[in-house]
Amino acid sequence: MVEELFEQLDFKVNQQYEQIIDDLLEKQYSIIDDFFDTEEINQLRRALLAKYEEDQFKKSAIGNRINELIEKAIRGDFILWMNEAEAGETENIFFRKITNLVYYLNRTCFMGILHKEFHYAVYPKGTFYKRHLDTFQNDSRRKLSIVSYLNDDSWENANGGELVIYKEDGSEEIIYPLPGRMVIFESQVLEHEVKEVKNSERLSITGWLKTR
Ligand SMILES: O=C(O)CCC(=O)C(=O)O
Ligand SMILES: [Fe+2]
Repeated sequence: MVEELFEQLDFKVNQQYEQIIDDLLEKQYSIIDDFFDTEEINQLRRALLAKYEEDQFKKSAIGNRINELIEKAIRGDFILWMNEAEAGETENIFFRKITNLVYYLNRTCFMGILHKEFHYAVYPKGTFYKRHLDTFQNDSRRKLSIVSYLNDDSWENANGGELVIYKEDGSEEIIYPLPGRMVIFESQVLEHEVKEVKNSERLSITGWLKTR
């Protein structure tokens, strides 16, 4: 019935997006395992690594002026903000998918997403990000957090770097950073943590969909 109505409105139901919406409503997060295919992940990973090797990444910082030692005890990743306006072909693979998702969320759920911001992230061996809420940082306009993992197929669970989502019922969801996997969750609600990377480098794109 709904599908027929959407067809009249020239709107295609997307099962993957519908799954995301159902999950968000039910548990405030969603894990999509094949959001990006292998070739897309390989391209995005190469783009990340090229910039990382050119030393474009900066040590992440929390808020503004907390001293460096404290910061290091909280998070150890290196990040590079992406500029959608200047995105090349590879980064556009990423932004096109996200833009489609935003369009769908706004159109079907009236989410009111107006802005997005994303950065590459590298967690070298030994680094982590302690339990936190993404909106505690500086931005109450953050509505949905999105993380996409760019590790290659040789990534093993023993490498660590799990994303742990602390659910409202007190239990935990442990998510391995597998290539192609995308995790989306309510920024203002769900505390989460990146466990220490035990081996290798953990690669990702993290960002936020924001209201005005
Ligand atoms: O990389 C992840 O799995 C989560 C990263 C994160 O929580 C953040 O950057 O705020
Ligand atoms: Fe976070």
